[in-house]
Amino acid sequence: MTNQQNVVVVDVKPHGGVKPPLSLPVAKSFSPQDLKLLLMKKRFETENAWVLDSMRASSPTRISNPTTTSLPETDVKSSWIVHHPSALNMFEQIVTASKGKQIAMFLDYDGTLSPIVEDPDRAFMPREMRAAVRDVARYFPTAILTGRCRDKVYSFVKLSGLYYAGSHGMDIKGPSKSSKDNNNGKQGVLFQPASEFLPMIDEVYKALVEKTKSISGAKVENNKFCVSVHYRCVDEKSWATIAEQVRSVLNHYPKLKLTQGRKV
Ligand SMILES: O=P(O)(O)OC[C@H]1O[C@H](O[C@H]2O[C@H](CO)[C@@H](O)[C@H](O)[C@H]2O)[C@H](O)[C@@H](O)[C@@H]1O
Repeated sequence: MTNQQNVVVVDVKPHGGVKPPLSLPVAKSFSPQDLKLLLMKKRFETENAWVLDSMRASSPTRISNPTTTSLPETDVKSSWIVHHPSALNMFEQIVTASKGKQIAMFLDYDGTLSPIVEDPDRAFMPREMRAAVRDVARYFPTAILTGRCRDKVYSFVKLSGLYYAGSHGMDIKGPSKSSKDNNNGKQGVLFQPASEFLPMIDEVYKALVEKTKSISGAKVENNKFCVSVHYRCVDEKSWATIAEQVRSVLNHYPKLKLTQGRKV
């Protein structure tokens, strides 16, 4: 007697019908180990289906390869705009609604103040945009909110009179009282509630670099209180693999949360 229990799996059609046998009846026997692997694979495919869908949809304002999508880029853009109307088209209403109120400006960085580019280290802010932000900050308290490391976004924006909220708000600093364009954005940290996690996040960063190094085009960015794994330059065929690699690292860190952005 053996403790190996064989399981018979019949090949089933997607909508529930059993495939008619073509030559021999389709039947396979699996050891418990095989079955466990099969179930893990199935679970991975199910869990990753939504991840892959959202990975595909994660860059609404840009399509790197229009031939792989059924909608022309202009249609995708206009359908996105229907759900995200420009504030400029409602300027009068905004002005009316803000009468007697304190206005504050909250600005995203990537894709808002800078164009989306393939290399995150080269997402430079155009000079005209910097001048516009400087003007706005003269009139209203102005904050830049970003998933980036605060120092990194400061090195792009280079305006000292602003609030900077880096690492998705885990690292916030306001302008110092004697705010001039020479304080490097480094004084007076106001809010860093997750400092105790820094060693853990550094460990995760290293593990992700190691894990994804075989995937061409993958890039891991250390954003101090969070880590970004970029797949903008990764072949779509490898997206499931990179998603699984990230998940496998994060499984060891239940206190950390996995979220998605634009091709990150
Ligand atoms: O601040 P968010 O708008 O939430 O974006 C967070 C990510 O921004 C950066 O990545 C994005 O811009 C890159 C440069 O254009 C682009 O290559 C990437 O595909 C975009 O997701 C930043 O590099 C990431 O670390 C942030 O997570």
